[in-house]
Amino acid sequence: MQTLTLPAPAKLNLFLHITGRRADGYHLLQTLFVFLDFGDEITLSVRDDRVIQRSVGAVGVPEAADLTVRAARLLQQVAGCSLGADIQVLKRIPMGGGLGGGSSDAATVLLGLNYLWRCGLSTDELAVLGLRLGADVPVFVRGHAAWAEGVGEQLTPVSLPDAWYVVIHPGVHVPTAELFSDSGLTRDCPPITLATFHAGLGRNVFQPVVEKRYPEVATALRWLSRYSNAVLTGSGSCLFASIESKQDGEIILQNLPDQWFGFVASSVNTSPLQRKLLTLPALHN
Ligand SMILES: C[C@](O)(CO)[C@H](O)COP(=O)(O)OP(=O)(O)OC[C@H]1O[C@@H](n2ccc(N)nc2=O)[C@H](O)[C@@H]1O
Ligand SMILES: Nc1ncnc2c1ncn2[C@@H]1O[C@H](COP(=O)(O)OP(=O)(O)OP(=O)(O)O)[C@@H](O)[C@H]1O
Repeated sequence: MQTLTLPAPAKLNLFLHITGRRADGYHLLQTLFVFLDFGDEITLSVRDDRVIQRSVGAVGVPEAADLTVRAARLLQQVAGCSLGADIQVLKRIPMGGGLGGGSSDAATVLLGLNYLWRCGLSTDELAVLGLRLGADVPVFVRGHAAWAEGVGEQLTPVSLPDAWYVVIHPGVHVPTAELFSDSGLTRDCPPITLATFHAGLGRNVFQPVVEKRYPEVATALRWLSRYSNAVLTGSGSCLFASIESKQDGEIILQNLPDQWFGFVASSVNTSPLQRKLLTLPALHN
């Protein structure tokens, strides 16, 4: 099989605390990642001339900076692969929204090309490679809902009940690096456990900072809070709220102001990418 279309799901951070900082400036986090059954779609076609090119991609992201292209080049180099790839990215996940779109796209390319190119790298090796592309990439490589520590790479798989969420993008692009450098950010959260999270402890420390910097996010938070408890994912700008049913979410979206984008999705413990990979036949050299 020389062409493969694979999902690249979005993630939510159900809470996000910063517990400290590493010597290199990166922040130590505690967070809970779940995947959504909503995401981008990536089509990979093998080339026999070593060339890696993106024929369709995210608007405004230059080809060389695209995390899909960077992931493919990194794998090609590390695995010493003489094949190339044509990459098509169908974007659905809003960019700069805290839904991890770029990271998920990168993980899908790493796993997809590891399969198509028959590189034979293990999941552990791919997660290490992924971390070189971004702190959020390893969870998408491993593909299981997880309690995360470190910079997000120390992952303990968890199984949570599937839940419906309404997700709102308030039309604002929040640059992650800028938020991590905000002096108002709480960086000394006492460590918590999954049990204390379930007992109601846990918030997103970026939320007050993002609300202050981006009034549109604050307005959207107030709007969504009318229906259910609204929370920021990642470093924003997207907000989510847990709802009882898909239909409840669709009713909320009927009232969504025109300038915002929203969707309803279910959380899943196993990423749609993992589920798809498990159905593929083994390829032999
Ligand atoms: C906010 C989260 O989305 C939560 O899942 C992630 O921590 C961010 O992960 P990401 O987008 O993959 O972030 P990266 O591309 O690795 O880092 C972007 C920038 O954010 C800052 N950064 C990121 C992660 C982290 N634990 N500490 C940081 O200080 C660094 O300045 C870095 O240069
Ligand atoms: N394939 C890609 N898809 C989206 N963004 C990409 C991609 N490749 C590179 N980028 C760059 O990454 C930036 C962040 O995009 P992304 O959608 O991953 O943000 P995010 O969801 O806030 O990420 P996170 O939750 O990991 O902080 C974009 O503004 C864009 O410049």
